Amino acid sequence: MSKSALAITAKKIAIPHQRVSWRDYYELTKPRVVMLLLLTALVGMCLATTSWVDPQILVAGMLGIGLLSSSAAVINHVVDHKIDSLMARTFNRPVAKGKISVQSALGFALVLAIIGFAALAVFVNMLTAWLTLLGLVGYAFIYTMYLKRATPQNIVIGGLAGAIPPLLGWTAVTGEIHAYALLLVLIVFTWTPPHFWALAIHREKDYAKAKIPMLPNTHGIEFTKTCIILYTVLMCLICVLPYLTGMSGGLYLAGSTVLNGYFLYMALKLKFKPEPGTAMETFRFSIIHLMVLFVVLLVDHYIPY
Ligand code: HEM
Ligand SMILES: CC(C)=CCC/C(C)=C/CC/C(C)=C/COP(=O)(O)OP(=O)(O)O
Repeated sequence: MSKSALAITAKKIAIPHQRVSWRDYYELTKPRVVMLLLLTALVGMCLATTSWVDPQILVAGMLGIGLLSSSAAVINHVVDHKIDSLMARTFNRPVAKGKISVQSALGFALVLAIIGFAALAVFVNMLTAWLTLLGLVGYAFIYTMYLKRATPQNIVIGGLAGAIPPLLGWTAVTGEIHAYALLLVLIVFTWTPPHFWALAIHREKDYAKAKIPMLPNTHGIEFTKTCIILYTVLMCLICVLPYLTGMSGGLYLAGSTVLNGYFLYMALKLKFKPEPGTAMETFRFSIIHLMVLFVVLLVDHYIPY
């Protein structure tokens, strides 16, 4: 047997003996994604009321939304473990690597989902509990199991699940669906395609290898860049609506204009004057953009300009 074949065999045999730590389970929950989802939910909660959010709703709501989102992320790791093992970005994930078994991960997801749903049902309200569960089903099952493998519009449709947390925050506080909450959902919904497609351009070869029909692979990189510009313009227009409808004030308008201006600049640069790192830069900025945008919404709410 050649040296390299021996090394590969040794690596495979070694996998079941790898030590599993709580960090591996933590990684399965996509913690940084869930943190940003929770920020958008928090903003939904705060904007739903002119007074302070009831501490019980705040704690149980954040816990329930966080745990159900984490559970969805764990299920995504299980469903995708074969394709994850084929891609450079994801091959090291705990289930893909065989460090955590499918059964253990599913057990973990079930525990998170039960506690999360119970927290919302008992301490918040049933509307929020069901809507959050719908988010889990949308992401873990409809997007991951079906859309992701079926159509290059996967992340546009599936993006609804990731966009729902501001509505969940809102319904947690008021018990009802309000047009303002849907406006916040719409912002995240139109932000998602530029966020993801920028990364998909950078990782085009990964997705081709795993035979996942992401837009850059099915329709080409130039077309994807044009779509990024179109969705960024749409997001910029939608971002004016909170000001025009009176939900948010001048501070928000100023902050969102700066953030959106830079996002649009990045999208145009990616299309017309790209450098080797521009796609990843756009992806990284998208995360800062959404985070700061929602912080600005919050600041504007408490310090009306
Ligand atoms: C269908 C919708 C979405 C898709 C397909 C998507 C896709 C991705 C991918 C592939 C990554 C890279 C993860 C990695 O580096 O391993 C990522 C990172 C990230 N996404 Fe998204 N995303 C979506 C929606 C969202 C939403 C709604 C949020 C939050 C509101 C979000 C927040 C983040 C954050 C914070 C990261 C960085 C994670 C890290 O550094 O560990 N994403 N996204
Ligand atoms: C209750 C609720 C609101 C649930 C769902 C929210 C949730 C966890 C959304 C995350 C969106 C996301 C990171 C998609 C990437 O999946 P991917 O499989 O395309 O990316 P990957 O290759 O990095 O796994």
